[in-house]
Amino acid sequence: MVVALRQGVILDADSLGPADLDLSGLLNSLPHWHCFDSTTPAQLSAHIADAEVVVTNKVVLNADTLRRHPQLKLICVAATGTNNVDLAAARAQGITVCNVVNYGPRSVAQHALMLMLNLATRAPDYSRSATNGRWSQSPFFCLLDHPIVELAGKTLGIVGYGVLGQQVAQLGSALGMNTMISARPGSDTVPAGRHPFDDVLAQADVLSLHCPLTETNHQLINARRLARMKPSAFLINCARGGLIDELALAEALRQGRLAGAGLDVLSQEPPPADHPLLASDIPNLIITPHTAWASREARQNLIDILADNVRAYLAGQAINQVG
Ligand SMILES: NC(=O)c1ccc[n+]([C@@H]2O[C@H](COP(=O)([O-])OP(=O)(O)OC[C@H]3O[C@@H](n4cnc5c(N)ncnc54)[C@H](O)[C@@H]3O)[C@@H](O)[C@H]2O)c1
Ligand SMILES: O=C(O)[C@H](O)CO
Repeated sequence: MVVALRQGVILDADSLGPADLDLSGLLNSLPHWHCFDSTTPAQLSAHIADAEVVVTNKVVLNADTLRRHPQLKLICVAATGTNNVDLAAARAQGITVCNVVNYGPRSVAQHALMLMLNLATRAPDYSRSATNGRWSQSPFFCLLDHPIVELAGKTLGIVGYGVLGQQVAQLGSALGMNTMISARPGSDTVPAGRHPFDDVLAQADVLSLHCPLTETNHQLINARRLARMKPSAFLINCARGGLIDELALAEALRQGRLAGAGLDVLSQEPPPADHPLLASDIPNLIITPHTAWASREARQNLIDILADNVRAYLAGQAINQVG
């Protein structure tokens, strides 16, 4: 059944980097769009007051907000991760929620690989030494201040073997890494081709997280699990910051109980200046500001799939539904 909707809002358009994108497909999908650069919690009610369709990248839509806006019909999350929307509340209210899957696997996987390579080669430290005068003072031709390891032959543990986990595993294999795919943590059964989560923790030289953040896996990587990892291992997180107990990770890195971490995501974004992982005394920690998804190619794909999501819903055949 065709659905006639007129009013849509985009709540945080600036977070999509719209300047270099073609938004016409999305903007033509409904008669009226109101495009807000950003939306604070205080502005949210006013911004969605007349909307039937809401596009949100990271603006939080909780149960209380949804309850106060019974006119909402469709929420399009402009991302794969949907942890900013109360899916159960949306379902109870009959609001359809769609996300965007498979828009940037190359972008995210190259980012995860970049983090691994930077940790293995200590490129950030050596680059700093090249420009801060330390190399010029070296008594010989190179510097050997930091240990360099080869990824080839090492074990790459993957937690979350969906679109991104598979793409990262493929790049790891191209480097000669042996892939170990984790079964769901806490699961009693281990599907063929998977390994118990605890075994992956203990055997991985690089552990890369690619599962969604849900209530059950909040702080999946906690102090106890960090202690099970090899002290020589690297932890990569391009999924969601809430998967890691960040205080425990900071301490494990400081105490040399983990060799390094590469994080694209933190539990609070943007992080406060005193976030525990932004301290300057943590060794071999690389943090990027949630940019893994953000190649131009991936962002354009994302906009095009968002438009498909709106059009499919209006045609009465919703796609990419979650929850
Ligand atoms: N940093 C970034 O820029 C960026 C970009 C895209 C996606 N992400 C994050 O990456 C996540 C994964 O994206 P995707 O495209 O691969 O999604 P996906 O849905 O294709 O894959 C997720 C996989 O995780 C599995 N899974 C679910 N819960 C699990 C658990 N508790 N333990 C282990 N596996 C579990 C699912 O079965 C699925 O196979 C997203 O949810 C999002 O949070 C981050
Ligand atoms: O979930 C996603 O798609 C990324 O985190 C970018 O928002």
